[in-house]
Amino acid sequence: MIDILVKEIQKKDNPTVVGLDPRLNFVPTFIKEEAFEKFGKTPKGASEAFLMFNKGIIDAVSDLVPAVKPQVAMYEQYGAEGINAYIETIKYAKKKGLVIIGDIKRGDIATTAEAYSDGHIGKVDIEDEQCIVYDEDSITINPYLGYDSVEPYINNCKNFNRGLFILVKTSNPNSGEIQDLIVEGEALYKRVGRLVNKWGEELIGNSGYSQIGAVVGATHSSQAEELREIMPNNYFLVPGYGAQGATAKDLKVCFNKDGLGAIVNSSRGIIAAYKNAKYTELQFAEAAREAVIEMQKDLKSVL
Ligand SMILES: O=c1ccn([C@@H]2O[C@H](COP(=O)(O)O)[C@@H](O)[C@H]2O)c(=O)[nH]1
Repeated sequence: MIDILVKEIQKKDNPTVVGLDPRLNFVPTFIKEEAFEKFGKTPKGASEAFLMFNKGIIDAVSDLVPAVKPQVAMYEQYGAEGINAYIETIKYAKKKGLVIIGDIKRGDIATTAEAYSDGHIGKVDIEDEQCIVYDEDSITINPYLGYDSVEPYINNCKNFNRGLFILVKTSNPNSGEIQDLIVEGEALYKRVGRLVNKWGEELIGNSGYSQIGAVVGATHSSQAEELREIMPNNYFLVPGYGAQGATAKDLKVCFNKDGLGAIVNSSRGIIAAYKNAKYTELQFAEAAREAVIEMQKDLKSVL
């Protein structure tokens, strides 16, 4: 997975990942009307609207970006219909050649982790048959339960060429309450960063990067800089650009000297770009494309 991601980043000369975090208030009225006409104002109607919206965004950006990051919570809230829209979004984006980072942030004891892992990045057993269900190329997970809870995901990364982005230093304002605590003389996020680096050692690809990456928020620049030192061969998934206030200058430290090592997410800043007064709702996809081009220029200006 990581070698494919690096190749796509280089081919498109763009370390941007588009976050597919649809909400009904981001979906243009003409799309909602069509979906609600067919299925009513129901979870199925909302999910249909998300899928139509996502397809429009994907069509507009797939030649520009290497990857998309659907956020499962936005879909999951609508139950089975929402999950179906999540799966259909993944299928559609894959057909368009995009790498999928499923933002699912799972974390549980090993037996349960195995079920999450098989469902999302492996295969599930149905008696003597095996079946691929969600089919993300990589997912986000929470390491808080320790290595035995992470191992089932690492096994599937090895067996099925998939990847992980493990939460190390998150972008939210209160992340320091826990992640910055000093443990045996060192901040917890650094300790976790060292562990993630160790876990990823046996999965380093031809690109020199590991299948096991880290989530490192753009909003905490000095911590990100320390993590870059500790974790030279782990790819960073960097949220916090745009809507959360971080700039390209803030996140420059997430990249290695080779100009690689980080992929930067923007969700609202791209998919809701049409809310800017210069666009109409009918231009939602065009606005997303222009936002990606702007972001690419901005990121390249610091690399
Ligand atoms: O530390 C983290 C980890 C994950 N996220 C997720 O990224 C996107 C950010 O959306 P924006 O609209 O660009 O703010 C969202 O899916 C979060 O759940 C994060 O923000 N920070």
